[in-house]
Amino acid sequence: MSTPRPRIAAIIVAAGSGTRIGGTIELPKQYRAIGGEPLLRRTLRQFLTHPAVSSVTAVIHPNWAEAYQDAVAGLDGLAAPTFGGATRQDSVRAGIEALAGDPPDYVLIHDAARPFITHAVIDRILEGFAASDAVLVAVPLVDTLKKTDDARRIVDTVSRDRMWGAQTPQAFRYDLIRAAHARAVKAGRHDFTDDAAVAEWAGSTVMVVEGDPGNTKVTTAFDLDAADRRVRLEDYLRLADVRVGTGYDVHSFEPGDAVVLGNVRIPHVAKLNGHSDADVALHALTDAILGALGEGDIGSHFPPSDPQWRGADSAIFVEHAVRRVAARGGLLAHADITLIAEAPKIGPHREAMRARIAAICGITLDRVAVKATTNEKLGFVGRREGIAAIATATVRLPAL
Ligand SMILES: Nc1ccn([C@@H]2O[C@H](COP(=O)(O)OP(=O)(O)OP(=O)(O)O)[C@@H](O)[C@H]2O)c(=O)n1
Ligand SMILES: C[C@](O)(CO)[C@H](O)COP(=O)(O)O
Repeated sequence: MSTPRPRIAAIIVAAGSGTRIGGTIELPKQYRAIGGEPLLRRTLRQFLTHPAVSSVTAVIHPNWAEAYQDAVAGLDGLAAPTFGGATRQDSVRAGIEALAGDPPDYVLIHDAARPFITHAVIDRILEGFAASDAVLVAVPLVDTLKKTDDARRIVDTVSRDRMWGAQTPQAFRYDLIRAAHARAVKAGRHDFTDDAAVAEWAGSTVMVVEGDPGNTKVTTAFDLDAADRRVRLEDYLRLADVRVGTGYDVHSFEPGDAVVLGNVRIPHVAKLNGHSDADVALHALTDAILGALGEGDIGSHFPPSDPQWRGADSAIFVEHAVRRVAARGGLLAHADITLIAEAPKIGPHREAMRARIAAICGITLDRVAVKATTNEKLGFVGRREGIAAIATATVRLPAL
């Protein structure tokens, strides 16, 4: 019989208020965006996607419960959050106690403010359990260390030999760290800045495994800005396979009183004839996105013979194409649609269309263009027999 795999819980402490970031705290740093995504969400995802981690619990401040729900919307597998305390030490303890009803074998305690934690570092911690019940990641100090008096006069140069900068995760056998935190509180000790120190104080031997200089903590406004730029640059370099797709669609008029273009209903003297809502703009865009992916066209994904698409809101076609982009690990960078119509006038509805398309695609408004032209009374469009649309979509996919 094989031994069961140890149950490893992750506690992500996110109950701080981020005072060192400076300015007025409209939103604590863990809920601020880096690379367009809340910092905390990124941190949590690193643990949620690690195959050895069996549960992930965030410790939050009750004042920011709503921000937390927004930040984690759609993340699968998270345990219910628990409320933290006045200090990091109190928050960690709250997280540990929240697991007491169904105790894990080991616990990884991590700062929400360290969003660059990698699976490789988590793996090194887990390997460390073979040698010790208490493991922390740390990086060897590279700068010369100076100690000063209160007037900032150097009083000592401290050898950096065997000196380490402690990071998180800090990982322990669950019962060991639970008992150590409980003892610390009982002894009136509330001054520990990390959990290794709590375990050391309680008499445990804590082992260091090599951390990652990139596993930095976002503490100051400079750090937050640097983290944002780092994520954006990483995404930019990762998504270096840039594709441009085109799409074209046309629908004829039939008796009616409104057309749907760019997901906006526009009163008109006729409607567009089609199996779905006949939104030529969104159909052309769907084809442009699928074209960039090299994944067929709207008809191959949504056969017109299928009755379920009769009268359908064409937003679902675009959403499907955007999901295909996400499934390939990429993003939609830009969508540009030209409507070719003698009437109705598109100008008054352009901004509404851009807003709808941006929302449907999950991209910002500045990444969506809607343009229009008449066909100078030439051809079927010129004879007001229908409306045509041309779309271009730029898609970025992982290069490797
Ligand atoms: N009462 C507290 C204080 C801190 N933390 C968490 O502990 C981690 C490390 O703390 P730090 O970077 O110092 O965060 P803040 O306390 O929020 O920042 P500051 O010290 O600048 O106020 C952060 O993820 C923070 O949210 C916590 O859960 N509960
Ligand atoms: C735990 C820690 O990340 C180790 O470096 C750090 O001590 C937490 O930050 P704080 O500023 O001490 O709360």
